[in-house]
Amino acid sequence: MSTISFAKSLVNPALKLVLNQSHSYIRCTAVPTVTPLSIILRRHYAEKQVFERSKPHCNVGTIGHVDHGKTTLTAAITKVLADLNLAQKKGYTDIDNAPEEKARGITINVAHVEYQTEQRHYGHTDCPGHADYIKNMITGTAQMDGAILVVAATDGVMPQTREHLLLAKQIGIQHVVVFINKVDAADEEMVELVEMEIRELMTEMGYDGENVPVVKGSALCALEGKSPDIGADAITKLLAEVDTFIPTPVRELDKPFLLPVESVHSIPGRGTVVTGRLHRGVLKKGTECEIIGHGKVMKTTVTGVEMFHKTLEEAQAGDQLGALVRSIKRDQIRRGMVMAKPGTVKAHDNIEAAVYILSKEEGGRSRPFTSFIQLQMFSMTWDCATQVTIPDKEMVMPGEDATLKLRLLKPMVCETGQRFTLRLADLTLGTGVITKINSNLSEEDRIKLLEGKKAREKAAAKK
Ligand SMILES: Nc1nc2c(ncn2[C@@H]2O[C@H](COP(=O)(O)OP(=O)(O)OP(=O)(O)O)[C@@H](O)[C@H]2O)c(=O)[nH]1
Ligand SMILES: [Mg+2]
Repeated sequence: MSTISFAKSLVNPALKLVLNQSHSYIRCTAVPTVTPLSIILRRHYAEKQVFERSKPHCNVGTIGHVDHGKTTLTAAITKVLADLNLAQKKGYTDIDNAPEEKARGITINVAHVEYQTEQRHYGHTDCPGHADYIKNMITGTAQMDGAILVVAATDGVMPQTREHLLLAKQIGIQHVVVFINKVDAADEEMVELVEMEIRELMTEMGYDGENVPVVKGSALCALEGKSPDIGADAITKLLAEVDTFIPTPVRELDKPFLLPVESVHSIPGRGTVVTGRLHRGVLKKGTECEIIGHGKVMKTTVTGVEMFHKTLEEAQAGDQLGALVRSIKRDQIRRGMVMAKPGTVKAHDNIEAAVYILSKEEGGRSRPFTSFIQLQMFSMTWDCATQVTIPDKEMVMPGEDATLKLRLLKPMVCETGQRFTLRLADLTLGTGVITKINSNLSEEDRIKLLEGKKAREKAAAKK
């Protein structure tokens, strides 16, 4: 094999097996020295190891008050794991100068760091500022299966510690591991007090505060390779807790199937075909299903699954497919309905959500809004007129986040953790995540809601 093709083979893994074993030394054209092949290969595999995907994957992130050491901890984790050849070391500034990302028109500064332990492969999110954390958690730019709450021993619980933890709980992050940082700068008594304070806060927020893992250490010492007992060893302890306490998420494929309906066709001689992208699970011919939404619930059976006009045995999450359904007419199904395993989803019209309202620069509107504004809510393939109330403040300003109560004019399929956008005419007002499902509106409430809508429409027509 020539030097050039060998060099290529290092870049292209498909070629690496073509390596001619008789070449125990390689002469590089760029650097006129002889490098032993074993060294080249060792370097090559050390680099490759980081990107291996054979281990289960889990997404985590650091959360916590400003300056408590989230970025230092992220850098320290990569350093400790890089020493074991399980990560590429990322410096503090590599992480803190994260490029901007756009999600639904919202700009978020977010660093995605990658590393692995012996057990798992991790994607790790760190944001440079409070606003970025809030936006990231609401829009799910990098969804977290679990979080590492960083609290500085020198400060204890601070306002953003509470705020991030509350939001984590609301959006369904069930597992949080605590890292008490900066123990190098606080005395033992202080560290103990802070631990008690955090356990209490966790309980107050609905977590199991008594049993939550709390690791104490110093991210800065770990990063600088000092005092291993509170430095590198504490990071290793933290990672062991993350490995065991945060469960590997259930793969989308293993969940009950759900297909948001995009369109419906009638094929002569075959019947009704529903198309859409399979959101989760697998779908096979013969599967029983429910079609829900726009005020209807229908039961049927899938009699065939097709992709690109070819029949297939089963479609998997992520596939764009067509599903033939038994004994249902085309006009009984509409875009926005959801086809799912019977009993797994329901339509709701009374929900609560954490919402981020876009600033004018992000494409939102320039004015705040108050309770009883009517917006159009978009989620999966449905959209529905929705009345908004703000339970804990007068108004919501552009660029702010808020808890909102949403009353849909028609029950549509909703689940906690489901993301959506709110629009007013052709403007995206905000984006959010469903945090709570309340019992459906009574008939009386629904009539009031519809009457309110009619009255507003009349007033608008008069104007
Ligand atoms: N003494 C001490 N200082 C630390 C430790 N960890 C971080 N710091 C310092 O605390 C300051 C803030 O650390 P960061 O990692 O930037 O904190 P952060 O939580 O990412 O801050 P924001 O992203 O601005 O919210 C820096 O000056 C760090 O050097 C530690 O273990 N001990
Ligand atoms: Mg930071």
